[in-house]
Amino acid sequence: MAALSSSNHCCSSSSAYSDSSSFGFHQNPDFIQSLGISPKKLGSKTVSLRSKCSPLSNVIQMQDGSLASKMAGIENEAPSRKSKEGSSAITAPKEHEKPIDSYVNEDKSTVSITVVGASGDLAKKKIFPALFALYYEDCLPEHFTIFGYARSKMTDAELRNMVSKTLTCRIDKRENCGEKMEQFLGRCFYHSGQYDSEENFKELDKKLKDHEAGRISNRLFYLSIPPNIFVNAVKCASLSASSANGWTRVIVEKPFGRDSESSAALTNALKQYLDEDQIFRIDHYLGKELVENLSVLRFSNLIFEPVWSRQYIRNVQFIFSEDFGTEGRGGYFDHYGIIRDIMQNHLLQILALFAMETPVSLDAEDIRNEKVKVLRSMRTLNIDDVVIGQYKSQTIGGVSYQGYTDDKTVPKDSLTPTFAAAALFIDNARWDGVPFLMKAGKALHNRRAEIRVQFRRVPGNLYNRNFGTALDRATNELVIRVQPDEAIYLKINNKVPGLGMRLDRSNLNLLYKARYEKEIPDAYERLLLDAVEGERRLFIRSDELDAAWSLFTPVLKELEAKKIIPEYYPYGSRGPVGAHYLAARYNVKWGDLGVDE
Ligand SMILES: NC(=O)C1=CN([C@@H]2O[C@H](COP(=O)(O)OP(=O)(O)OC[C@H]3O[C@@H](n4cnc5c(N)ncnc54)[C@H](OP(=O)(O)O)[C@@H]3O)[C@@H](O)[C@H]2O)C=CC1
Ligand SMILES: O=C1O[C@H](COP(=O)(O)O)[C@@H](O)[C@H](O)[C@H]1O
Repeated sequence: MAALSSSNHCCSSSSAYSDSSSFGFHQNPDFIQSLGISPKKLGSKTVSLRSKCSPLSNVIQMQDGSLASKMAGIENEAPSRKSKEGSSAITAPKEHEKPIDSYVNEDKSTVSITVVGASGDLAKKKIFPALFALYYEDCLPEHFTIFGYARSKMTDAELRNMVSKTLTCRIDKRENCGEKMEQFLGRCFYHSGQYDSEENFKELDKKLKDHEAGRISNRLFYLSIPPNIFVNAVKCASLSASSANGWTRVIVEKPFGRDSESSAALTNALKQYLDEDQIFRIDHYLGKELVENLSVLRFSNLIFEPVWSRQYIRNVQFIFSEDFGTEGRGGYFDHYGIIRDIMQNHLLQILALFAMETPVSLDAEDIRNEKVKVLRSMRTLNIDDVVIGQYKSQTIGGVSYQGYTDDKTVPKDSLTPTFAAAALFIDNARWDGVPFLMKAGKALHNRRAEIRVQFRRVPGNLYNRNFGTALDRATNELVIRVQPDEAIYLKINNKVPGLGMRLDRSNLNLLYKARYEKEIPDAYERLLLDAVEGERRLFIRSDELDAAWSLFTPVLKELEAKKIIPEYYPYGSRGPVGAHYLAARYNVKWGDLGVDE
């Protein structure tokens, strides 16, 4: 099998950034040295692992060569990092206690990634394809091994066969695709075991050691299993298969509990075996390109930040819709519902990034500190500010679509919401009185995730008569479409060309597929790479999680205690009308209703 040299691919990055439409991450040692950073640190840390693939190289440079941002991440990664919370059962040195070179020297170290729950849906659909994409882009370290771990009996060849069915190559460069797939699959192995068996994890440890071949071992475990077995798996991985001389990190999939208490209990249980800085709580929406771009949009364009407040913004909307139901995941979903599945995590995380104050730096802790602050400034959600719905069966064009409770894994009398709309408020100086509306639903008329920023009207607008009373038509709206067809567009008023004075609303439109040729990476690619590199910026810290649950827990409990009946909406519709009444109460219209949407 041809060994990859990440130093060849990742680090000689100048040609990789020849595309004039993209930003580059400056990795020229002379340039870096001129900033007073030790080249040794960069030689081992930045250049080896913080590769061209990494979103936050230590120095971010604009295409024109100017320094666009201050240093990010070096202090955070240095051995002298602050001590971490909690105790650890892991006997290996803690990450922050080890010399930096010990785990970043490409020749001497290796990364083993174990996908726990490898036989499952997420592993097949997202994790293995993302790992392959990273390999395909030469973003994984030179020495790496991937292990699948689950109870199902499988040979290495059977795992490879299963995985191979979901691998795809980048649309924009398909060269050597088959060859690369073969090489990648050759690095994938399987071990069958129970999630609560230290013995089975010891066997895994032995196999990992064989592959590590005496190199410094860095180990990443991805818990792609149902949440009720998270703690058992962490315990066994930690006690029997953690690295003896490198780092050990664990990616934990959502759900992180179902309310404040269960979330705190999960965190406490995990912290018996892991330090907080070993826990990478994943929210894959944070890995989406346009969510990642939110901070760039806000903080590196003069025109946005000055209007980013109650003075100019009337309301902000976070909209998530899917045009399919809970197909196949009804059992999981019924225990959680849409508020926990989408709002409390994905939409709230986006909201936090949208509304936070400017962080001190791009360091993970600085960003997460600001997110926690804004989350803690939010008002606990009130039941009067929530509308819930559930989809029912519908026949469209002769095809009949099952209602939520027609799913065999869902109780017939389930009141679990598959749709919710909510109005949230941030009680701080910047956002006082601005409604932050959220809407999330399954089995709706389209699949979309977007942020809509509706601006106030122009005071004393000279052209009011051209709009009549349709004030909504006259105000600006900034739309950040996270998916599909990623785009950022600003609705402006414009004179229709001609001798008369007719105005219309047009879009200043940055449609990604028209502007950028490169295929947009899947969110899991970015997050997996960050976890390998120890970049925590896009992962949820425990205090963020606590703050997020505090906002939603009371209302979730009240909805369940009072057995509030959801408003039923037909599969494929736009959802319950209650959502419109909720918005209207705050003098808001959902932005996704217009004909041009
Ligand atoms: N699928 C998705 O789209 C998403 C999933 N997630 C989260 O990711 C994690 C994995 O999801 P997904 O792959 O869908 O999960 P699965 O239900 O497919 O479970 C993954 C694997 O875990 C094992 N498993 C399943 N149920 C049990 C059980 N009751 N006891 C012990 N082992 C069990 C099975 O492997 P075996 O029997 O071989 O041991 C299964 O293949 C979950 O936490 C989920 O909430 C998050 C976002 C999206
Ligand atoms: O976390 C989840 O996300 C998916 C939607 O993710 P997307 O990246 O495809 O938009 C959702 O279907 C699922 O219910 C939820 O658990």
